[in-house]
Amino acid sequence: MDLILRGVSHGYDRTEVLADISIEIAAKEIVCIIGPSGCGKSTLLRLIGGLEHPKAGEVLMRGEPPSGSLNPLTYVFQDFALLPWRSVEGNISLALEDHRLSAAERSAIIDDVLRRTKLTDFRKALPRQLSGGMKQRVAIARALSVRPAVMLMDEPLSALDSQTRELLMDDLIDLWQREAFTACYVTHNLAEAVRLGHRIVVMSRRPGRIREVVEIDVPLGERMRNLALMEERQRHLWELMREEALAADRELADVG
Ligand SMILES: Nc1ncnc2c1ncn2[C@@H]1O[C@H](COP(=O)(O)OP(=O)(O)OP(=O)(O)O)[C@@H](O)[C@H]1O
Repeated sequence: MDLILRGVSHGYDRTEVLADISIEIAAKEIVCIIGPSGCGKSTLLRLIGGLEHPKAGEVLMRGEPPSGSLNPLTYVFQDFALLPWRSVEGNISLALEDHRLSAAERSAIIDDVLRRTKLTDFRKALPRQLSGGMKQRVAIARALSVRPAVMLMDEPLSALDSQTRELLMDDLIDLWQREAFTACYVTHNLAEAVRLGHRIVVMSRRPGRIREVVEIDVPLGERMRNLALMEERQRHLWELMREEALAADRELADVG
């Protein structure tokens, strides 16, 4: 299933937040969204997920969701959003409880996502027993359990230290290579965008418009062997971002 945004604009009261966003996210593609603080990245994810409706334009889905999909759009948040009193298995099962599944079906889904996220041995653990990186793997397992057409990932690695972030990026690439998923991935981190994005949408400061879409035509698994090229792409992204970030910063300082 492809996701299509056509002329999406949005705002709150008199604040224009997003202006005329048009983009298509193809099945099995990871599209990263980068842009200065406050340019509307999280708002864009909420509009895609249907939590809010755009003031103008439309969000469309083309084609069928993956077979067995229980929920075409699902979120992964920065703060993991796990219930502390539920085990790893219990947190994953939460996403499945609203669906008509037999106990055997539910258990098979949980087995599968635990295996894919290398969490099988932690099935009974509580969130407080897990590291930040493992908590986020649980959140990713929970998102995968509904076989989403598109995962909406809002800075999923931002709360983690840099080593854990590196390891989780490897995990996400491994996960994608074994069974490709589709994601719209918001990040502030340009290194993350060039490691994980097939395409990177660079947004302007508020009202967020698409400034440029940068394609990275190196397979995800080969990027660490092409460090010079990745650095060059990252530099290009930074050049695009720098001016916008400086202007956004000045605007925030004026408000403060
Ligand atoms: N529910 C709301 N009501 C009013 N204003 C809002 C609401 N949600 C977001 N905004 C405003 O919309 C703008 C965009 O917010 P959003 O969180 O989407 O930006 P962002 O690019 O994700 O920011 P950041 O990078 O800092 O996380 C901000 O100015 C924010 O204050």
